[in-house]
Amino acid sequence: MASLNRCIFLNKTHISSSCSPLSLKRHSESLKLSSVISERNDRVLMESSLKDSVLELDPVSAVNDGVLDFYGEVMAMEDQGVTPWTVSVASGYNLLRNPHHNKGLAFTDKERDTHYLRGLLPPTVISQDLQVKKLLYRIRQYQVPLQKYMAMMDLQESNEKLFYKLLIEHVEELLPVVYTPTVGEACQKYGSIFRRPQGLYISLREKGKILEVLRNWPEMGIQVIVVTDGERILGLGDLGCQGMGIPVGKLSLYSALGGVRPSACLPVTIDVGTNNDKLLNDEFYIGLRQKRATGQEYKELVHEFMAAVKQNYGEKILIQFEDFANHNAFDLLEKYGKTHLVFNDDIQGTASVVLAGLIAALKLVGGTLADHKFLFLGAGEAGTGIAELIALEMFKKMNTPLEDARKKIWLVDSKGLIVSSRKESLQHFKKPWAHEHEPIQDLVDAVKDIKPTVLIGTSGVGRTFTKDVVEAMAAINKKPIILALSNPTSQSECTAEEAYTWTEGRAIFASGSPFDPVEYNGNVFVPGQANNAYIFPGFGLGLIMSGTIRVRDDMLLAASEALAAQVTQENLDKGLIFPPFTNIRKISANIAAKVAAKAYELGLAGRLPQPKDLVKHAESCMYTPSYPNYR
Ligand SMILES: O=C([O-])CC(=O)C(=O)O
Ligand SMILES: [Mg+2]
Repeated sequence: MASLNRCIFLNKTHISSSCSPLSLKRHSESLKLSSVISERNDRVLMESSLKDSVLELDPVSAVNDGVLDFYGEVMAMEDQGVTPWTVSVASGYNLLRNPHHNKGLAFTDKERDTHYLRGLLPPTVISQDLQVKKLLYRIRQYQVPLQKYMAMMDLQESNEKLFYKLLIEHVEELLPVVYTPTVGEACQKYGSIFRRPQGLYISLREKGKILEVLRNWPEMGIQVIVVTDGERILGLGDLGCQGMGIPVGKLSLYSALGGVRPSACLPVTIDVGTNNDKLLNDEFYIGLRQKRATGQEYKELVHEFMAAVKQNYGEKILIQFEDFANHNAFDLLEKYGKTHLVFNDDIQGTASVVLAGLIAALKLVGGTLADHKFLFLGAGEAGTGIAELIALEMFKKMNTPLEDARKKIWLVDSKGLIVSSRKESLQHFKKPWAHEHEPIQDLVDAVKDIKPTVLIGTSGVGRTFTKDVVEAMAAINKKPIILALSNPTSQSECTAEEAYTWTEGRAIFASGSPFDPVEYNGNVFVPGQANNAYIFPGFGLGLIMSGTIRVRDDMLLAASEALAAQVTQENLDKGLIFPPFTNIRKISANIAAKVAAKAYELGLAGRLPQPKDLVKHAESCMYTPSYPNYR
C-alpha cells in the first residue's frame, strides 16, 4: 500500500458544494487529511497520509470481500443518497489518466518510483521526440481523415503536451486534420463520434443558471472563450449543438499557433435548438430536440451568458464569436463590442487575414489598394467584413475618403449585384455597398461589367466560380487575384487546379481550406490558405498580453500589416501571398506584438509598464508543450 502515501488535489468548489456534510465528515475522518494545505490558484493541495487512513477506517466502510467502500457506494441503501465523490490523485494510475500531467512512456525510472507508476507501464522509457515520431507514424496509417481526427482527439484527451508538440512540429500536415476541413465533417458526425465533453454546453435548459454552469468547468484561470451557437458552421449550415467541434478546434489553435495555455481556453456551445431536420431526426443527435429559439428568448440566453462570463472571469476575458448566422453575428458584435472584449472571427478575423494577403499581393500585381477594384460573391459576415476593412485601410493609409473607397468594392449576393435600387430591402450590413448601377443577376455578367482586379468568394456555396467566371477574370487581368474563401473544401468557390488551369497559370490564388500544389504546363503552383487561423491566435495573444479590454479596428489593421510583413520574397516568387504555416508561432508573436503595441498606443492596455521588446515578450508568454520533470 506504499502508493497511498501521496499528494491529492481537491477542487474547492466540489468540497464545499457537491459533498453532503455526512459524506464529507466520513471522508475527513477516515482519510485523516493532514494539515499541510497550500493554495495554488483555485486548487487545494493537500498532503494526506492515506496509509494511516486505511488502518483507521470505520469498519462500516470495509466491505466483506475486503474491498474498501471509501465512498459508501456499495453499502448505501437504495433510499440513501451517495455523493459522487472524486479525488484526483496526481500520481499512480490517475496520473496516467490525467491529460495535463501524463507523459506516457516518457516517465523516467525515477518518476515511476516517486509517483507510484511501477508496473503500470512497460519497462521501456522513451523520449518525447520518439513519442512524436510514433504518433505521427500511427496517424499516417489512417487513410480516412475523420479517423486521423479521432486519433488526434484521443491524444488530446490522454496526453495534452504530446498532442501540442505533435501539432506544433507538424502543423502543415496536421492542421487540416484537427481543423478545417476535417473538423467540418467531425461536426456533422459529432453525435456518433462524441466521446467525452470537450467544452461547456449551455442550452435553454440552463437559463437562469449559467453562472453555476461556468463554475462547473474545472479550470478557473480562463483567458479565452470561443463560443458558437452552431447556426452557420463553416459553409455547412446549421449543425446545432454539434457545432462544438469548432470552438474546440479553434482553441487548439489558440494554444498550438498562438501559445495561449490550454487550461486558459474554454470552448462553449450555446444550444437554442436547431432548424436542421436531419439532426432533429437523428437518434444520435446530442442537442436540444427543438426548432431554434429566436427573438427575445435567444437574446436573453446570450445576454445571461455574456454577463455571467464577465462576472466569473473579469473584464479581460476574451470572447471570440464563431460561426453565428449573419442575422445574429453583426448585432452581437455591435452590442457586446461596447461592453466586453469581443472579437468575431468570421467578420473581423477573416477580414484581417484577407487584407494581409491583398497587401502582400500588391507586390506581385503593382499599385496601391486604391488602384484596384474588388468584386465579392457573398455579402455576409466574411464578405462585408473584408470589404469594410479594405475600405478602412484605404482611408487610413491613402487618405481616400471612406465613401470613395467603398465605391471600389462591389458585392453580389443570391439576388445579384447589390445596387442602390435594392437598398430598401437590404439587410443593414449590406447597405453601404449598394452603389449606383443597373441591376445584374449573374456573377459572370458582373465580372464583365465591373471589371474587377480581385474576385473574392465568401458565399459558403461551392463551385460558384465557374469556368466562365474565371475565364472572364483572366480576360480582363494579366494576373487576376482569385480568393475562394468558403469552407470546408466542398464549399470552396473553385479548386486550386481550376483557378490555375482556367487562367493558364496566371492566377494569384488562395483559398480558405487547403489545396495541394498543382502542376500546370510543367510548372508547380502552390496555393496559399487565406484562413483566419493566421490571425486569431496571434491577435488573441496580443489582446491578452497587453491586458486590453476592448477590440478596435486599428488593431485588426495592425494584425494585417504584421502578417503581410511576414511574406518573404521567396514566398512571393512562388506566387504565395501568405507565409507557410510552418513558422506560425513566430508569425503569431509578431502579430501579437503589433496588436499589443496598438493597444498601448490607444491607451487601452491594462498591463503596465509596456514591455520594451513586445515580440520577445510575446514569445516569452507562449505555452510550450515540453514535459516538465516531476520531483
Ligand atoms: O474555420 C475556418 O476554417 C474559417 C472560418 O472561420 C469559417 O469558415 O467559418
Ligand atoms: Mg468561422
